[in-house]
Amino acid sequence: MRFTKMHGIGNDFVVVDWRDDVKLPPAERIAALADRHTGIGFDQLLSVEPARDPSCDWYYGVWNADGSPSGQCGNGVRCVAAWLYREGVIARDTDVRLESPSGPVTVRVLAADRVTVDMGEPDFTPSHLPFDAPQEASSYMLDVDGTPVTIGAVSMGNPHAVLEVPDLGDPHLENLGPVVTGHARFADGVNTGFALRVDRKTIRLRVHERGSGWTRACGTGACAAAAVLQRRGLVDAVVDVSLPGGTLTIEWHGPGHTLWMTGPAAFVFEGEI
Ligand SMILES: N[C@@H](CCC[C@H](N)C(=O)O)C(=O)O
Repeated sequence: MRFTKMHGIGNDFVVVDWRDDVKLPPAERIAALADRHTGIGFDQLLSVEPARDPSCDWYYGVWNADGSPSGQCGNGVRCVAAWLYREGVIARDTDVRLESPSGPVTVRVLAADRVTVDMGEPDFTPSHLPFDAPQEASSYMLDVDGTPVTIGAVSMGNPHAVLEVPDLGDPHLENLGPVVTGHARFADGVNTGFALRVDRKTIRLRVHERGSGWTRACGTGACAAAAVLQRRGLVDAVVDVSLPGGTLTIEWHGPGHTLWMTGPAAFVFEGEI
């Protein structure tokens, strides 16, 4: 299998070209390839495939390091766009519709290493995550081993819980991340973001990802944190979200508008396994 190793602010990927033939390995094989000691090592496997939706140019698939599929990957879609640009099949400064497992997104390659993406409108409907809650709200109380924890919940094509915290270095977060990610009220699991609001234009964020654990960055996590805090009126429409691996700019003008994410995409090496 030939592959391209890429990353988006430290969230790392193996990108495979399945435009001619889809060769999906079983989940155990994906997990073996993701192993950082005995495989290639990656947070997500991304495939590039022919689009199923005729309104889109290409489809991309997303699998976590444990082999589980996901509906979306924010850092990944920028890498897929940069990969397609390097292949010469999409142009710069041009809107291109790509099909993710959760539906179409629009990408625009700004430079060989920088991409902006229309990620669609944040979806706060609990059943769409799915999240077990009687009605939509900007905050929910989650019982975590007898302790109430306040979360926001939103889908960016994949499910996110966002917790506002005063200290990203709090050692309790190491345990809280995996516990929220596997909480029974999220039937399919959830990506858990810990957000520290620095000011109206800046959020600092750490994400424990469903299926991949703590990552250096999560693009949809950055979108989710900005959307949840914006909905509570705490940040501006344009906000920089800083993760351990780097910074993304998120722009969302509220309900009825789609959300834009802008950031880098980097090539690391080509390989064959
Ligand atoms: N790292 C990604 C998200 C990947 C999928 C996620 N772990 C899930 O299971 O939904 C991003 O940049 O958005």
